[in-house]
Amino acid sequence: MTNAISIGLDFGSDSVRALAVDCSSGTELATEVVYYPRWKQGQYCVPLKNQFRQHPLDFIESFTKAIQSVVQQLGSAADHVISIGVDATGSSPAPINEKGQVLALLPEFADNPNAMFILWKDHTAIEEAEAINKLCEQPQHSEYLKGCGGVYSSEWFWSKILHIFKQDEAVKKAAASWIECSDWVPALLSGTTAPQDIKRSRCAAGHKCLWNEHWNGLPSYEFFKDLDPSLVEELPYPLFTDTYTAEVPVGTLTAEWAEKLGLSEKVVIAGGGIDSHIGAVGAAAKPYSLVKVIGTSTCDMLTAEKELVTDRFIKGICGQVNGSVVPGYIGFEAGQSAFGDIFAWYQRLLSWPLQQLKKHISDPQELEQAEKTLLNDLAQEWFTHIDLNHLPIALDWFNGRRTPYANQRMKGTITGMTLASDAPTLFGSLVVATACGARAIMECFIEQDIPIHTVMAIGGIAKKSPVIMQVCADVMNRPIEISESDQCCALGGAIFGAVAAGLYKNVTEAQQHMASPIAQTMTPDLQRAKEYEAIYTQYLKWSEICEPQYNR
Ligand SMILES: Nc1ncnc2c1ncn2[C@@H]1O[C@H](COP(=O)(O)OP(=O)(O)O)[C@@H](O)[C@H]1O
Ligand SMILES: O=C(CO)[C@@H](O)[C@@H](O)COP(=O)(O)O
Repeated sequence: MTNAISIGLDFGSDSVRALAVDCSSGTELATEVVYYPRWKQGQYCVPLKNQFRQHPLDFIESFTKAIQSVVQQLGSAADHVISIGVDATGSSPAPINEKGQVLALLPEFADNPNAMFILWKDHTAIEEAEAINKLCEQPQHSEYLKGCGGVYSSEWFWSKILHIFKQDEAVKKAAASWIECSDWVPALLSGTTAPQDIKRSRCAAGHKCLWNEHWNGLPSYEFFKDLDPSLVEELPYPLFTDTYTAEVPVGTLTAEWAEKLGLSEKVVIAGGGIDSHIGAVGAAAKPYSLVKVIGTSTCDMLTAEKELVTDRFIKGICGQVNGSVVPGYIGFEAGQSAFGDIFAWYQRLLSWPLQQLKKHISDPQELEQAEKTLLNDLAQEWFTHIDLNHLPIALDWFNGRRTPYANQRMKGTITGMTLASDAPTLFGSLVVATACGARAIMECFIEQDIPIHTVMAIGGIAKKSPVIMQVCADVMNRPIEISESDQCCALGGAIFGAVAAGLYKNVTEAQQHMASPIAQTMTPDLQRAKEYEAIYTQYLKWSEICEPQYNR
């Protein structure tokens, strides 16, 4: 007999992943990955300006293909699909009209990057984030930053809206509201996109939009008016009031989507959530497990009991919200703005001569293969001849700093190079820098009496690079548990779907049946851990020295 099936839909930075999961056993039955076509060609992005925009059609076309493929793989078992749970990157908001259409779906805005989703890593709104932080220095607005570690980021909702309002009068006039990608997809699938119908997720609203129970929702009317009057003149105030945890259903599949996807109209659509939060649930996170989602960037998720947190706000992290990861617990988020992106940068740098060579040879296949294995080859070469006494010290702020104490003006630094610093050594110094950044996050929690009992890792790099994971274990001096599933975020989406459909009474119960087991635990090497203590001290010293240089 076929068991109930839940589909998790995970919108990453480059691709969307659909995963069909058996709700009784957690067995992954079918999966598909589809890369966003316009994004892949670099459309609407200007990396030099840190502008990264994503067209809504990229998402619609890609998730349609991904689900259709999963449904096809399931065959007749597709009749047993009971739910879809969605997660996406965040804060990745877009402007919508009064029907809930993202403006870039209208002919007059079709090629306007300001009318699209502004991807989390778009840092065009640095000045606007600074304006928000400055405004919060005023006593009447001072509490609003408490829930986000004390600093509002240019990666987040209001910074981005304010930036577009300043840049683009037409978008400002046409936008009836703004929506996070993780809220928009469930709304689209369930036909609830009109601003008054949208069920905003606790997760995105709390971590990115300054929504908090402590001040009964969004900041005051005066806050937005003081920030920029157009925020209350052009948009309704408040933009929304209520928020919902992701196990609360937003509706069922519309007839149109049911037909297009080959699923029943009875399929329940769970509330959306941010990828890393939902991923922590997929990884079977328990209270005080630090779940590191390690990919392009890192998100570090932690849950704690309300009784332990009491009325404290933890400083220097990216956010703290009641119910954002697991309903009933305080969810914390921290992270690094670049992790895998730093290795991708180094790969591009070293591949430049290969690219030139490719133009002059008839069969570039071997070179392409060399490029593909470059990162693991560098890692292996460095680790085989590891020499921590002669390691250049690097800072991992290549895309700004998220945690501790967000500051997107920070930049990457490499110090202490000599004529002996070869390519594997420099790669090693970047790996150690990212591991030191990871340790700084852990220390930030512990120093403020939020204990960390276990460290877990999910995401692309957790599975793809044993060397990087070993270095993290050594530098953090903690065992790191690596989840078996390659798709913890989509799996978490499927778990929320199963609860939304009423199959389980809560997330914890659903996790017991469906969450990923641990594949492997990386144990710290005691000798190296000792040597890394000294390196971590140097990392902190260089952080102190460099910060004022970039802070202008
Ligand atoms: N073997 C590797 N060593 C180091 N970095 C890697 C390796 N494989 C992939 N990466 C980096 O990991 C990132 C992709 O992570 P992944 O979790 O798969 O995607 P996403 O972050 O989009 O969800 C890219 O930045 C890539 O450069
Ligand atoms: O910033 C957040 C969450 O706050 C993530 O959505 C963002 O880091 C997504 O990164 P990945 O592409 O999954 O590495």
